[in-house]
Amino acid sequence: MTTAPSSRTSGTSAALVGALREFSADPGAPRIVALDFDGTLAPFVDDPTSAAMAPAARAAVDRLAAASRGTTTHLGLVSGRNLSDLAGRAGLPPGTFLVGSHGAETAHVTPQGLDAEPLELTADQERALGELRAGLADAVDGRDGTWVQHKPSAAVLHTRQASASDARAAEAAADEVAERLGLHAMHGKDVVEIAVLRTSKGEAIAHLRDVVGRDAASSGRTVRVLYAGDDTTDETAFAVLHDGDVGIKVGDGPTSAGYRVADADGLAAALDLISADLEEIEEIET
Ligand SMILES: O=P(O)(O)OC[C@H]1O[C@H](O[C@H]2O[C@H](CO)[C@@H](O)[C@H](O)[C@H]2O)[C@H](O)[C@@H](O)[C@@H]1O
Repeated sequence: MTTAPSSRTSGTSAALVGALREFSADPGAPRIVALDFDGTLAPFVDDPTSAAMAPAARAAVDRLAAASRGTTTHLGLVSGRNLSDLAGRAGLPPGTFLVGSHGAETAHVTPQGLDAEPLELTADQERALGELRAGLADAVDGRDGTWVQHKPSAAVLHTRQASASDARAAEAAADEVAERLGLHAMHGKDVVEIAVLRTSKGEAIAHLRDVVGRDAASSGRTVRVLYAGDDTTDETAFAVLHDGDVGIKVGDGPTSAGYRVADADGLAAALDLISADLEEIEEIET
């Protein structure tokens, strides 16, 4: 167990340091460190195709991926981004779990590439997706700075670059489209995401816990989960955490997470504590 935190831990509360130490205390315990991407590891930018992890977050995630290799700790990214986008942007090694489209797409990174569960829409869902795209195209028509992002099972209204009044009007129009089609609208930071499949990050975390739990069944130990996220859609993941798990809200805003860090740098410091513990265990064992 690491006893001398580096200067990078200075923004990490004593309570969070304690929770992280407890989280990584048992060397053989199955664990998942599941992280949201945008707003958590990657600062927000106007163009989602330009988003990248903050340098400290990139270094911390790479260190954690290396420290987890061959251990009972599993790294996962859980994002609203579609799977192929997330996989390319994250660039993480074999062993990493990837969850895209808020849980509609899941994959495991293997040495041969992505082992993904195919996303298949029914004819009704395909039809709904077409109507959704048309409806959102109307919602952004004539509203500067608003635009629509297409995903395999969803469409997303973006308003980051719009005036407050255009953003409000486009969001209201998007909500009407969702209601007309009987779909659920998820309101995130300057986005309204409407999917033709009902999924959530909470369901995705429960699924990951089951997958890792099946592999660890013989150890008789409970799977512990650390989840970090910044947005309202991450609250569904915090809601499925149990005693012994760690929920970290990144940034401001109401949350049910037990802990909070200011930004991606703060999260990087927290992840470094876990990596340091895993590295120390490896040193003791070799
Ligand atoms: O679950 P996440 O990994 O947080 O993804 C949620 C959405 O992230 C992206 O949008 C957000 O980031 C953009 C780039 O910084 C920003 O322009 C936008 O305002 C943010 O809401 C992504 O484009 C969406 O598809 C994701 O659902």
